[in-house]
Amino acid sequence: MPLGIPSLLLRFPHCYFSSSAYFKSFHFSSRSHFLCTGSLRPVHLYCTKWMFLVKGLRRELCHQATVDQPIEGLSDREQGFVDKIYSGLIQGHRACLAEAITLVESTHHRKKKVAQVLLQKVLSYHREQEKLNQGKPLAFRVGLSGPPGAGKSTFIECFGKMLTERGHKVSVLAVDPSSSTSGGSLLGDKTRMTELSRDMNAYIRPSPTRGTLGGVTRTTNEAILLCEGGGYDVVLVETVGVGQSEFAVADMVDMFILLLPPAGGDELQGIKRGIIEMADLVAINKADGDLVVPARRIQAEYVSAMKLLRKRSKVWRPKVMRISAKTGEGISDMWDKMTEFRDLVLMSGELIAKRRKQQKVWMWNLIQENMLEHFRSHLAVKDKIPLLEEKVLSGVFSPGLAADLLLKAFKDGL
Ligand SMILES: Nc1nc2c(ncn2[C@@H]2O[C@H](COP(=O)(O)OP(=O)(O)OP(=O)(O)O)[C@@H](O)[C@H]2O)c(=O)[nH]1
Repeated sequence: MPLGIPSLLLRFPHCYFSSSAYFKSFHFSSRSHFLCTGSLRPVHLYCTKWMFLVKGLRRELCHQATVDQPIEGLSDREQGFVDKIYSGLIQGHRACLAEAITLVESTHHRKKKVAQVLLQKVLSYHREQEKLNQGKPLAFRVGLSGPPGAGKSTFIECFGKMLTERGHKVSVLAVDPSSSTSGGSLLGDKTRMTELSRDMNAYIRPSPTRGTLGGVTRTTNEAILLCEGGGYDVVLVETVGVGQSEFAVADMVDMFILLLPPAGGDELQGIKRGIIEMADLVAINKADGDLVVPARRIQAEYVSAMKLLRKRSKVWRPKVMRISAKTGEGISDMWDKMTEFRDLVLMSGELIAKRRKQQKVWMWNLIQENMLEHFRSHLAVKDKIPLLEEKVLSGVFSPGLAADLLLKAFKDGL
């Protein structure tokens, strides 16, 4: 049984009833429609057809939960565990935060339920704290992306230390879905950010080394909430900017930063144009020694290129800065720019609006991912998929016809 669907569908019944209209706007407006599968498959082709899948699933799951009680009861042992982790977490114990993140990363059916109970508790704690904070967010969520070798770990080490010295609590979550195919976590390498990882006011967590981008995205979103519950006021989400993960990260954070080396065209081929469009700030790193001149040139190139981009905010124009993570030059100025950004978008209301939109995107991403998983593994279609894929590949069936046949088989099998 896919996790999250019972509680999500039953807690948000209006989403089911209004989802037809929503899907229309969703698949045209959101780039995230392809994130969960980690491929560019045009999910919107299927979106309207998901309606009856939702309906079937909803019927199937109705007996398990109610709107008032969205999550099934836990055993006393499980409840005791949740209470213990929760109180340790909000008191700022790193071990409890680590345990809580491990719990939300679990793919075990029962643990996923326990994780949802914990998250609900953390969410209500959040709401209370935000109320006390006059409605302002508790933490600044920052996405950091850049190609391999741009200097991300050197930057985070330097930047993180500067922040902890100024009294901030910093957590770093590394999203690395590429490791799900390579088997090892590139970003989770223990040798990275050694000094910061010893700092008691910092917490560094690599993404799980297995799973789809959708899965990693879900757990990262939940890990952000947990870090905030643990009192971390700056949450950095790091990703390698050569895949789809940076798009997913941009949908989780308040500010998205692109870190680039002072290199031109060919060396940055892996960087997609789309990711530059998402950046609120571009930092050209390694602006030291012999690299100052190329860094200036690249900065000028990006300044002109970014003038041509569509304006995404009424109060902020993306900035391009030069920094050196090695010498620390420009890092403090960069933080000043970041806080300027945060204050402006907060005062204008853009930040809250963005977060609300992200919550919705997140929910639909979860539904999409779970539905696809449910669909693919359903007995009525499982065996037919390879056959129909083959027919599409050989040109015997059109993709539309094959999709219709599979969806019909699924519907009949519900
Ligand atoms: N000159 C100079 N070198 C730097 C700077 N920042 C990082 N480097 C060097 O660039 C290389 C790559 O730095 P990393 O911090 O490992 O880069 P990364 O982006 O984390 O790389 P991946 O771990 O491969 O994703 C290292 O040799 C660093 O010493 C800088 O500001 N100036």
